[in-house]
Amino acid sequence: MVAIYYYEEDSTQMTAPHDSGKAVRAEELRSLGVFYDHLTPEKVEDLAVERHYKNRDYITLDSASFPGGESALNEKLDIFFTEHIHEDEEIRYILDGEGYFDVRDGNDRWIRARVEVGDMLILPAGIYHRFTLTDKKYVKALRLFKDEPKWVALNRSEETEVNPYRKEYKTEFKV
Ligand SMILES: CSCCC(=O)/C(O)=C/O
Ligand SMILES: [Fe+2]
Repeated sequence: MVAIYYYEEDSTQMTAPHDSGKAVRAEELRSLGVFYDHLTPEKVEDLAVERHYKNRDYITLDSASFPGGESALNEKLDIFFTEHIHEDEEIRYILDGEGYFDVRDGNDRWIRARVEVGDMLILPAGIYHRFTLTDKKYVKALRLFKDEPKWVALNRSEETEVNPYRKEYKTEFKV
């Protein structure tokens, strides 16, 4: 089951919990446009239809099986953990293992959701976020895409500040 809390910056590695001890309620996440639920795979399918998702892929992040081995996995994790936005909404559903999604709140603080099997997050287009594994270093997830099954991340920069999807997100959620 998910744990949601404010992230605490410290000197531990990125797969550590970084738990500040300040819990965040799912309703607070909703005010940022982020939806969390614990669902069966069947319910995720219903949601995908309701929200007009057309494509999907499955991703496994695991040092034992990742193509190219541990160094390739670490490169991928560096990409996922670099703060970014997407220009489309994304659904992520955890099929096995666990991971951390971090999203920025309206004061630019990180909120961390520790997700495991059956947890689902919907992240709106334009929200700054990132992902990493826990110390177990293993996750299998279903990724749903509204259109093309491609993963394009725009790393936070002066350009993303004026990106139309970012601006729309800021207007809609008043952040
Ligand atoms: C467990 S899903 C992998 C990470 C990802 O797809 C994403 O969008 C991170 O921001
Ligand atoms: Fe992302």
